[in-house]
Amino acid sequence: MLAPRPLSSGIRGRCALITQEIWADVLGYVRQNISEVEYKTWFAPMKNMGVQGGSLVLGVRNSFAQEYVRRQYQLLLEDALRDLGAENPQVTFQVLPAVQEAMILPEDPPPPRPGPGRSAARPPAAPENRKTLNPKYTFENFVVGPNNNLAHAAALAVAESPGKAYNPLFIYGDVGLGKTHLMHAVGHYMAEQFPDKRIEYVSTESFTNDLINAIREDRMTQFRNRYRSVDLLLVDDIQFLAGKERTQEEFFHTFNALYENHKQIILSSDRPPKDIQTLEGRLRSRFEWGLITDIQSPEFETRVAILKMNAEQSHAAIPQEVLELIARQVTSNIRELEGALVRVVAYASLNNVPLSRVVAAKALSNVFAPQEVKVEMSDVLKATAAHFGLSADQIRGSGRAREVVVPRQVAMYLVRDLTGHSLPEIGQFFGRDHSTVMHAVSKVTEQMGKDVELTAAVQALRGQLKDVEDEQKGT
Ligand SMILES: Nc1ncnc2c1ncn2[C@@H]1O[C@H](COP(=O)(O)OP(=O)(O)OP(=O)(O)O)[C@@H](O)[C@H]1O
Repeated sequence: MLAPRPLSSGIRGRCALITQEIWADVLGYVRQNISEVEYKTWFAPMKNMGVQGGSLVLGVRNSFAQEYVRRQYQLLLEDALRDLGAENPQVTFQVLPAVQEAMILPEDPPPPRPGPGRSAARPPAAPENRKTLNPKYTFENFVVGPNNNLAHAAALAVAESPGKAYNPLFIYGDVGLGKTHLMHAVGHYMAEQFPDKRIEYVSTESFTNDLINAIREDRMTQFRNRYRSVDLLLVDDIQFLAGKERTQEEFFHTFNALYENHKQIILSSDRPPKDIQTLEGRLRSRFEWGLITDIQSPEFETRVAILKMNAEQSHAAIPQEVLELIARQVTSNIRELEGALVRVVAYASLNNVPLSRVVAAKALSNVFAPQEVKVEMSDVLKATAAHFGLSADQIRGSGRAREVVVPRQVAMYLVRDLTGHSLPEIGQFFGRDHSTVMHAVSKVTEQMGKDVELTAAVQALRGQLKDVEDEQKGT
């Protein structure tokens, strides 16, 4: 440990890197105070960006991570700096630009201080033992909310102490709520921590098919070796064991073999063990030996956070109001929520229109019950600006060139036509008085049908903005 010193000692200028030694000490302090899973998930990918304006700036991958580490670890990091002699430590978190992120390799973590269950070995980048796992389903990509925090905590505990914390871990919940994601997250974590451990992920359906084939082809020894020699067995949709006597029998022995050898088992299901009909009593009771935890439907804020993380991962800049609209539309299944986001982004880019609430509602209206979306003045402004290749500020600004005046008049005309706002309200929005709006409306009305370009623009914009409302009214 270095001798305590002020955080900013030796630092000149507005921004300076704190030395790697100090950063290593900060990480060392943090690591003593949190679990290995938390450390690997949140601190290994963090980037020391130096001190700016007296605050240590740390780079994180996305805004979800930013919010999470701020809430969970800011005080701990400030303590770490205080421990190193900083008098008034401050820490801020910054989302790293995508390109920079790609170039950042996780900082080599400092060697952990001796302690139970700590592994000093640095895992290889892509261990072989996780090839059946979906690379996206990691703890880092899992948004924690009130609906899933218990399941998440249990999964973290199991990842930290496989075979010891809760065995089996039984996760249940409705379709598309993240059961598979959490199971894989444990698998990834374990694969990184212990590259030599064997991890097997299998759906109950594949397990059954494997068994049928093994029986038919006289390969039962091979089948048993496969499933009974693993360190972590993840079995999805265990409710499908119901009514399959031979599979239940075989699974019973697999379970016992693993359990007796302290190997970790994680099961997922759409219902708790007691509700799985025609499941043998001895299996049901075994499923209840460890911990049973459920995942509920996410509430609004969690849905928005999931969408935000998805948007950032695909490097799409999506306005908050659009994310909120989607989150209001899809309320239970997260797979559908993600599908809705993809649909909205594709729709906007295929039609070459800027993403707005109105566009999003339109993109989703064929698939989901249409949502009531009132066209707002800002929707008209954005759409009109995009149509004419101008910025919203130019339209609202004081420019008097025809290229700006005509679009401004079109925007005022459409606001008057499509929203319920009064002339003075529209005037205020555009920074003009009501008589200017009145003039714009009569000017555009007069030109309609005469000026071909202007008529086409008004019709295209009205179509873009109005269709959703019409569809909602069933016209
Ligand atoms: N909390 C979460 N944070 C981020 N993404 C999530 C979260 N929960 C679910 N997802 C995403 O939602 C999708 C569906 O999740 P998953 O396949 O794990 O659901 P499931 O409960 O196993 O569904 P099924 O019952 O159909 O097997 C995945 O793309 C997953 O990454």
